[in-house]
Amino acid sequence: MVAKERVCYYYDEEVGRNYYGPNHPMKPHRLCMTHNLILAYDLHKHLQVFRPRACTNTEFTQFHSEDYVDFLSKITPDKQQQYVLEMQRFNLGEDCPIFDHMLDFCRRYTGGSIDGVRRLNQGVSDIAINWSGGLHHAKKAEASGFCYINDLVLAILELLKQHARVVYIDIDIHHGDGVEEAFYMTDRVMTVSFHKYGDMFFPGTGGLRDIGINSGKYYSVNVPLNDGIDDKSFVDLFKFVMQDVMDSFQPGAIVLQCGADSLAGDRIGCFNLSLKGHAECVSFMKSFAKPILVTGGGGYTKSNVARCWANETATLLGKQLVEHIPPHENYYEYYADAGYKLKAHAPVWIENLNTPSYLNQVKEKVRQNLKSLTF
Ligand SMILES: CN1CC(C(=O)N[C@@H](CCCCCC(O)(O)c2ccon2)c2nc(-c3ccccc3F)c[nH]2)C1
Ligand SMILES: [Ca+2]
Ligand SMILES: [Zn+2]
Repeated sequence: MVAKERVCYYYDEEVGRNYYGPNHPMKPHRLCMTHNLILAYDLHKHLQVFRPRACTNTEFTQFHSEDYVDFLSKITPDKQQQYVLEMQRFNLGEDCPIFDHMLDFCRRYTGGSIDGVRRLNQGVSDIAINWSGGLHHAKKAEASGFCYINDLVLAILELLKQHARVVYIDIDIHHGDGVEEAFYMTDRVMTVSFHKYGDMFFPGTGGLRDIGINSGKYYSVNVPLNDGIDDKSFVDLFKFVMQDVMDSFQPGAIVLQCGADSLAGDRIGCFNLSLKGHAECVSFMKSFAKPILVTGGGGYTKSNVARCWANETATLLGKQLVEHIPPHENYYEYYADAGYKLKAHAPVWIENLNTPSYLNQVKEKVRQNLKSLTF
């Protein structure tokens, strides 16, 4: 009998009080909903649950610039008018607003990812889950795309103390530009992002020809996609690419960003994935039986985000959830939209603009690039 994986899980009771502001799509309350669904399905009994530590500025500056971290530490909503220049310099404002307790929010979501990989490095956990993390757009000295501190870069730097090679995988509908940029010139981290590309879709980077530079050439993999990709096309492509990546790069550890905005029915996404397809990617990466950090990311239809990440928590535990969501005190009514069912609700159907010939072209190009790997 193969021993069950030891799974640690980070959740901060106060995370839901963070509010990006009226009509901003990012709603940290989705994390409370995820946690309550995990409780409703009794999954916490199989997890080692931790409150994430508030990490320090010194930890932030292992990647971010001191100027940027200092500014994040002193800015508050009522002081914004006095710092118009810095707000622009650090790209703070509409997409990345300053809100109350923002820095504590950053300390906690980053602390969860760093402490998770520390447990993996110590060999006391096999799988670390931090749904509040995965903020992949944050740059060294700049906020971007709702992200302030890049917990993923900091977690990967921590894993590199223990492993020669780490693979980063990103199934958020947006390109994982912040993580790719941080490791674009090194052969010690392979970054793989699957994302919508074209039509000026944010952030606009991550083309098929963006493969890394200098020592990092061929160590960045980009899989640019069109609207409406469905489970069959995505999972088939994901397994093809990831099998090649794992065979040729042979990493010691994995970081998987599970942005849920690639699900059908997302408020700002345009793919057609179901819970099943999204979870199939998580299950596939689990099957390599390497130390793995799994994080959240985007996801803007709250009830579907909670369904997705509760379901993937079960997947990582090797468990299957029953279709009917167990009635529970908090937020149960949020799932009325699909008859209190686990199956996500997708109001509109988007045509799959990824033709078989396009997908084969992408597969061939990725395979060709990986053949050039030498390490
Ligand atoms: C000058 N600006 C650049 C332009 C832009 O289109 N930004 C993207 C940002 C999308 C960020 C996606 C974040 C993420 O899902 O990848 C994520 C979040 C955490 O981890 N990953 C965006 N902003 C919005 C938005 C912002 C405020 C209010 C309403 C909106 F729809 C939607 N999409 C506007
Ligand atoms: Ca992505
Ligand atoms: Zn996203």
